[in-house]
Amino acid sequence: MSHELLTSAEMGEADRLTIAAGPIDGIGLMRRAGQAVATEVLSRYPSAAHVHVLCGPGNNGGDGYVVARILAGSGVATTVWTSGPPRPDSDAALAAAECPIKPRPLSDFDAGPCSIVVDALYGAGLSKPLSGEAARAVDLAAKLHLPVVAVDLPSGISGDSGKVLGTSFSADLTVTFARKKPGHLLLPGRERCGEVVLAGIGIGDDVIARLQPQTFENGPALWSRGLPVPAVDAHKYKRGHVGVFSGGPSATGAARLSALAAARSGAGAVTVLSPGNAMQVNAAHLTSIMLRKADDAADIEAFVGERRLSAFVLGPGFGIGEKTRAFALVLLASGKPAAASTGIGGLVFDADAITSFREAPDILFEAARGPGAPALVMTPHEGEFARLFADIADDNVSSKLDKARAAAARANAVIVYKGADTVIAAPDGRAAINSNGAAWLATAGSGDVLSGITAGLLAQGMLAFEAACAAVWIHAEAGSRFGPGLIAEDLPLAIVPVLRDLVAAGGGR
Ligand SMILES: NC(=O)C1=CN([C@@H]2O[C@H](COP(=O)(O)OP(=O)(O)OC[C@H]3O[C@@H](n4cnc5c(N)ncnc54)[C@H](O)[C@@H]3O)[C@@H](O)[C@H]2O)[C@@H](O)CC1
Ligand SMILES: [K+]
Repeated sequence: MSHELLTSAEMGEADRLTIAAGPIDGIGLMRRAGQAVATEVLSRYPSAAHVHVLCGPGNNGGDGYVVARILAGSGVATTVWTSGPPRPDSDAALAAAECPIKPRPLSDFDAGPCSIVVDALYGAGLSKPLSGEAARAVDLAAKLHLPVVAVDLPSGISGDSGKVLGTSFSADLTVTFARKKPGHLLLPGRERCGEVVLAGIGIGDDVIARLQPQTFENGPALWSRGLPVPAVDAHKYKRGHVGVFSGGPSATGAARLSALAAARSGAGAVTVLSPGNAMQVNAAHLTSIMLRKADDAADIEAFVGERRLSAFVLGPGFGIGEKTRAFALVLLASGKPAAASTGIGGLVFDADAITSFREAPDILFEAARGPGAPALVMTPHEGEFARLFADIADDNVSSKLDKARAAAARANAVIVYKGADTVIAAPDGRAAINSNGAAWLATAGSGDVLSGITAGLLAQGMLAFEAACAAVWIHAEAGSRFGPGLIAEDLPLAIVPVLRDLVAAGGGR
């Protein structure tokens, strides 16, 4: 398992526990870290004329001295530029003492053609914006188009938030240790890291497990065991039933996209719940998807009462206002405990269902905490997120990860905070960052499909956090594989090969 992400505090603790348990000591970890970086530099840049290793005053710089020593020992022309000597008696001071190259001041840093930079200025200990000679080095490396290999993180990127503090290197390659950090996946950090290589330095899985990390890189390792695969005795209602609410006669497409996606993701039956005046429009476009009138709360209650329903999608194309709020509250009040086989396994509120509560979000949050309320997944993009969680959105210090977590706790819902670095957060504190998306997914109706996949998985009994994570990854994977020309209509079918591969790889067992 290496899908956990570690904060800088957790990484420091992992180092500490490893050193305390022995036999590896601090300089031992540092030598392994530096060796891993040097190996990447040698194999990827065999014809570099000169390697410039920039070393900061902390342990990140210590890794740099190890890199410089190994490169010089391999016959590579190497210069060390330092922003200040390591603290006496530190591991970095030991590494510097082992390095045969006399460091030059970073303020004099310059480089000729065919050079590369190893950035070992600051890593997990970055505590303030880059300035002065470090900022000048960043500018010069960019101006000279020098390839940059970052040690742990590009200097200037916060490992916890992915934010740029002042300025930062834009690396071609980042070599990090033991586990990735949130800043490798959150934007803009992800873009500045280039390719991220994870190197083992002797920190055991048992040490990581003791830390009980709550943040993960989203991927099949996180949820594939819960992926629904039909049992031998499956019939359509055992495979879950999804109800998708349609908008009025001129806004029905979003619900149908969601419904198709729910069906493709394996729900045994899907019903579009349509206003009476949009029945004809919907009927003209549906085949395997069923259709039923739902004009008011009584219609919903009747439907819930007579069907083995499992999940609902409310929001796409539905319209903003009182009716939306009423439907949302009826759904939240009508659930039985998620574990009951005839109850509602989960609700997905997107788009207009989110925006409808902008004036009174607490009513929604309270309902989501009601006894027996079904599990709720909400899928806001940035604008919708700010409507429901204005104060959280306005906080300029918190990361997207912090914000999604805070919102999930407040709303008692799984929050899928969408974007190029979608964060999925659960009320219990778990969170995952998604990174397999592609810009092709930024197309009208794409979010409706995501809601449908999520509901399809919920209806088949997947737990809310896992279902949301799986839906986000499957949706992104389908879009990335499809590539140019993608429109939302393509997505429900495009998830099929992704699901096939997941099942073939043993998902669901
Ligand atoms: N034993 C360990 O703890 C290991 C640590 N490792 C390396 O150690 C790094 C973390 O080391 P540290 O905690 O020493 O932190 P860093 O080396 O990232 O930086 C800490 C030092 O830089 C100063 N500083 C931070 N931001 C600055 C800025 N913008 N301008 C000027 N000075 C600034 C701090 O005051 C402090 O002196 C990791 O990123 C990793 O590369 C690896 O060697 C593996 C083992
Ligand atoms: K660095």
